[in-house]
Amino acid sequence: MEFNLDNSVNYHYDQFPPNNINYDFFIQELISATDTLARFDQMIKNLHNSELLLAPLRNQEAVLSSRIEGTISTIDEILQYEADNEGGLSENARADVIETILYQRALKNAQLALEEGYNFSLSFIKQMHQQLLFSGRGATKAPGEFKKEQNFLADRSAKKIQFIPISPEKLNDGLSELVNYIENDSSPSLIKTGIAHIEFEALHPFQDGNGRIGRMIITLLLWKSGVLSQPHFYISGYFEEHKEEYIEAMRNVSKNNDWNTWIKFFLTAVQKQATKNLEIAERIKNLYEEMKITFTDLLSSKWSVVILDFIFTNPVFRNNKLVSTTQIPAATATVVIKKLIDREYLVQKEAASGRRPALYSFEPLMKLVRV
Ligand SMILES: Nc1ncnc2c1ncn2[C@@H]1O[C@H](COP(=O)(O)OP(=O)(O)OP(=O)(O)O)[C@@H](O)[C@H]1O
Repeated sequence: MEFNLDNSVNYHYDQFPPNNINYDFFIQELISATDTLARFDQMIKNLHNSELLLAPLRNQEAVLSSRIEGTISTIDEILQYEADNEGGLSENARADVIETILYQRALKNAQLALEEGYNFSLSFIKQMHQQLLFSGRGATKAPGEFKKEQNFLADRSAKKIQFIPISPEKLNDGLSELVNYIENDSSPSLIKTGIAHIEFEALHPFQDGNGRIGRMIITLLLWKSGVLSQPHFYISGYFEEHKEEYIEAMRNVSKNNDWNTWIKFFLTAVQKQATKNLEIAERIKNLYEEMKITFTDLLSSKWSVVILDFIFTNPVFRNNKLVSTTQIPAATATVVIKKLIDREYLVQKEAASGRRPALYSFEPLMKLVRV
């Protein structure tokens, strides 16, 4: 296929790290982003069972970050897949669902590894990439390996090349510069993280998966630099909603050496998305407190909080998993599910068929997390 190079932009050779940063241009955004992120982080810190909140946010991130690249799946599909596969991989699911599941798992594994003390390095990034492209469409695109051939960002339908990342011959030097910048530059961490994201994207070190890995790195860098006390914060919702502005701001870095507009856009994204993350986390927390009282009254069972925690962690589930995970008697599970369906807290998504148990969805939580 012939591609047109007329409007293409080249990697900004010899312009990294930038030397024209103008703090006056985005100081207000820097203050707001710093403040909002700190409030979000404080809230996560105060939770006794943070995975209850973090799992839905991580699933949203996987869906939205993959959606930026045209991979379409829903939270319902992702949770149903998890309900049916328990950490395994199924050949039968849609390719887009598998790709999103791999994103969610690669991100979770990276977060756990860093929390356990692994070093954030280029080989760590390669391992994340290996997991992201472990199976399905990505498996043929050199998982875990840096590019050996020149790659391009193109509008395939218009047959136009839009951006030509750094050449494979210069990639090692470019990555060393980036690592050196991350480790030694003294700019505020939020600014550094924004600059590191665009630089990673402009290098486009892998054949495929660069957008997704680059967005995972944002969270990990904010955590590594101490801005976040846990590696959990998700930005892709804003990028997805403002996709044209996101791409245009990146393009202008290489085209016009305009780092300041990119930084302003990035800081606005952090501030807006931290506000949203905070709102969702607060709504989930309030729902949990409300349901604790409701479940205790409605179920009149010593198991009510165990059941509640199971349902919050697995808002789409088959009833055999409720029994096996919580160890409640099967007869109790049947009564509980009937009561929750009668009150419309649970919706049956699939009836039992043959040896396959029924599938349920906990709608009050699903309504909060669907994107
Ligand atoms: N002009 C640009 N300069 C730098 N990065 C860009 C530019 N335009 C787009 N990007 C980044 O490249 C990503 C898309 O890259 P590409 O279409 O090659 O996908 P990929 O490498 O297959 O990775 P993924 O599928 O995860 O995005 C965008 O999400 C954005 O982060």
